[in-house]
Amino acid sequence: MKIYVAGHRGMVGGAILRQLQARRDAGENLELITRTSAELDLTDQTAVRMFMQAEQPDQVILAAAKVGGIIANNSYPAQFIYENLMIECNVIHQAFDAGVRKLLQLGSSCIYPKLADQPMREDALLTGTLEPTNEPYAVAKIAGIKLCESYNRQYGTDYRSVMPTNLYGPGDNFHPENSHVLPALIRRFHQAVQDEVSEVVIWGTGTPMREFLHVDDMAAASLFVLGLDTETYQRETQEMLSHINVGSGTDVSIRELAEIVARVTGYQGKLSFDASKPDGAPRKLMDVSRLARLGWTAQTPLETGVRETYEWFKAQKLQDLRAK
Ligand SMILES: NC(=O)C1=CN([C@@H]2O[C@H](COP(=O)(O)OP(=O)(O)OC[C@H]3O[C@@H](n4cnc5c(N)ncnc54)[C@H](OP(=O)(O)O)[C@@H]3O)[C@@H](O)[C@H]2O)C=CC1
Ligand SMILES: C[C@H]1O[C@H](OP(=O)(O)OP(=O)(O)OC[C@H]2O[C@@H](n3cnc4c(=O)[nH]c(N)nc43)[C@H](O)[C@@H]2O)[C@@H](O)[C@@H](O)C1=O
Repeated sequence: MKIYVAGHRGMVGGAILRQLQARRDAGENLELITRTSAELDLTDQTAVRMFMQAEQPDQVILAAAKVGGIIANNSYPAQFIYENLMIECNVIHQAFDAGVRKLLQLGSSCIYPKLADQPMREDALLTGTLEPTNEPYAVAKIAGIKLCESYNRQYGTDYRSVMPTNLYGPGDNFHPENSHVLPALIRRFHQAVQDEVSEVVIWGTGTPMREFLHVDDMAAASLFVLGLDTETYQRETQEMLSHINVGSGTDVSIRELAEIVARVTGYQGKLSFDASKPDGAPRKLMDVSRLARLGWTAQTPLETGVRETYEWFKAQKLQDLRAK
């Protein structure tokens, strides 16, 4: 079985690759193919076509995307819609042309309307207006679902989509402005402890609710969904509703999240909130009953996952310092 993992240097693609490598090392007959973006720019149609025709993988896992937090999405909307649409169109269409029958692509919980009923079920898709801070990214992600559905309908392929909630873990992006909230707070609280600062600023009001899933859980869920037999997947997803939510099933407010990160990093100062920064969607909790019915639930409690991620972050910082 020859599998192409697109985006293997990213947080999720990296975790998926590690789990596939472990299966291969345990004796499963797997050939794993990867390319960095420098080796293969997935927005380049000709390059993707040549790659797919040359490699002819049996399966494709699409975890490559332009990804970022609320400010990155809001600041670079053209890049978020263009790059994600191009990556999806090129990878999905060229995989199809090269004879790939089975593919899994990753979407996002932001595909659902800003004010969707909570928890958000798969059939909330396209029932209302999107959250403006990430609408371009969400439109691209919705297009990815519809691409898979359309190829399945017209050509009988088996292309599947998983919709992750907010993810975190080893390999995350800790950029101070462009990252998601959890890595941003880990970095900011860590720095505050180092510098003995008595106040940490958190963006927005602290009231938005978010659900967080550890990346190893996400990787396991992705491989679980890819591994389901076609009959089971189609029975559960029904025609025209091909995507499956992936989440932990519980959420916390951003204030509660900040309190967890403060505990984990040992920060004891004051928390303050900068309401001039956007809150984004008021709440984004996934309904994960479809995945649970199929037999998969998340394993990592949030605080345990944050502790592990913080250890990874510190080890990484040490490594970076040593490399300088
Ligand atoms: N992180 C999160 O909280 C969430 C993520 N998701 C989705 O999960 C998937 C994985 O996200 P995540 O792992 O966090 O993202 P990362 O930013 O960690 O990784 C994305 C990867 O995509 C690759 N990539 C980006 N652009 C190109 C390109 N033009 N050509 C080739 N490769 C490219 C990069 O490769 P390279 O390193 O070689 O440059 C990078 O390693 C995405 O689809 C994302 O939308 C969904 C919900 C939440
Ligand atoms: C996964 C998902 O991620 C994005 O949506 P989001 O959930 O709004 O993502 P976020 O993690 O950046 O913010 C969550 C909340 O947290 C608050 N917040 C506080 N302090 C910081 C902070 O320091 N950094 C960030 N980024 N947010 C902060 C922030 O104001 C917001 O209320 C999408 O654009 C899209 O990419 C997508 O699919």
